[in-house]
Amino acid sequence: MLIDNIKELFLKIKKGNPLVHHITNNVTINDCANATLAIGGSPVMATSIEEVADMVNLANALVINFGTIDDSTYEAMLRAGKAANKKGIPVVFDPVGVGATPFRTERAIDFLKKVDVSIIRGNATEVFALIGGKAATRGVDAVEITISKEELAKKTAQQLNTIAVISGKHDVISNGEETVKIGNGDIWLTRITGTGCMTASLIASFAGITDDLFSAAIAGMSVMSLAGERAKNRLIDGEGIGTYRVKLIDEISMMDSQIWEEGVRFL
Ligand SMILES: Nc1ncnc2c1ncn2[C@@H]1O[C@H](COP(=O)(O)OP(=O)(O)O)[C@@H](O)[C@H]1O
Ligand SMILES: Cc1ncsc1CCOP(=O)(O)O
Ligand SMILES: [Mg+2]
Repeated sequence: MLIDNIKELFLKIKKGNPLVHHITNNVTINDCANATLAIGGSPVMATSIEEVADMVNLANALVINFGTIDDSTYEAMLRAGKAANKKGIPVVFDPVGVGATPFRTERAIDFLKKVDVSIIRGNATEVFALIGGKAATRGVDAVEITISKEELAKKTAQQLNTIAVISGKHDVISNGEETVKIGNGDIWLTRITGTGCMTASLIASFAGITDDLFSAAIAGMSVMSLAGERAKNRLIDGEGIGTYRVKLIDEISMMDSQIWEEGVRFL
C-alpha cells in the first residue's frame, strides 16, 4: 500500500509540476532550485516581506529554510507561513543550524508556535534541539544525540503535531503513529553542502501534489538517499565531490517509480 502510494507520486509530480516557493539560505539556494526542477517541480525563491504572501498564494507548497536566517527574513518567513496556512498549502521546515545558537533555536520555537508546519526535515541534532534536547552542535552538521532517531522522530511528530523527517546514516520518517526507516544513502551525501536542504525541496515538491504528506515525506527523503547511492556508484577514478554533486542532481532528474521501487530499501 505505502509503496503503491509513493509510486503514484512520481507520475503525479511530473503532471502536476507543483510551484514550490522557497524562503531559504544563500548557500544552497541554487541547488534547491535545481533539485526541485529535477524531480518535476517548479521553484520560486522569493524573500521580500512585501511580496511573500502574494507568492505563497500562487504556490502549491512552501519551504522555510533557516540556513542563513536574519531578522528581516524571519519576518518574511512568518508572513509566508501564515499565508500558507490560510491557503491550506503544506509548509516544509528545515531548521538548519537550530541548536547551534540561541538566535536560531529561539526563532525556530517561535516559528512553530505561530505557523502550522506540515513536515519538519532536519538532521538529528537540529530536530533534537527543536524539542528541547541539548546536544553539542557543530554549526549545521549532526552530532550524536542521547535518543534513537526513531524515538526522536515519533516524539517530535507527536509533540509538534507534524511529520518528522530525520536524516542520517539511515533516515527516519514518522507521523507520530507510523515510523519508516530508509536503508539507502552514502557518506558522500555528507561531503557536499545542500543535500539536507535539497531533501526539503524534494519533500515539498511531492507534498505540493498530494494530501498524503506522510508518503510525500518518505518519497522526498528516499529519493535523495537513493540518488546519493546511485551517484556514488557512477563515480570513476579521478572524480571527486564536484562531479558527485553534478551526478547527484542527474540521478534525481532520472528517478522514476521503477528505479525508485527497485532501489529503495526499507529497514
Ligand atoms: N552517516 C551517513 N551515511 C550515509 N548517508 C548519510 C549519513 N549521514 C547523512 N546521510 C545522508 O545525507 C543526506 C543529508 O543528510 P544530513 O547530512 O543528515 O542533513 P543535513 O545536510 O541537513 O545535515 C541524507 O540523504 C542522509 O541520508
Ligand atoms: C553550510 C551552511 N551554512 C548555512 S546554510 C548552509 C547549508 C546547509 O546545507 P545542508 O543542511 O543541506 O547541509
Ligand atoms: Mg541541513
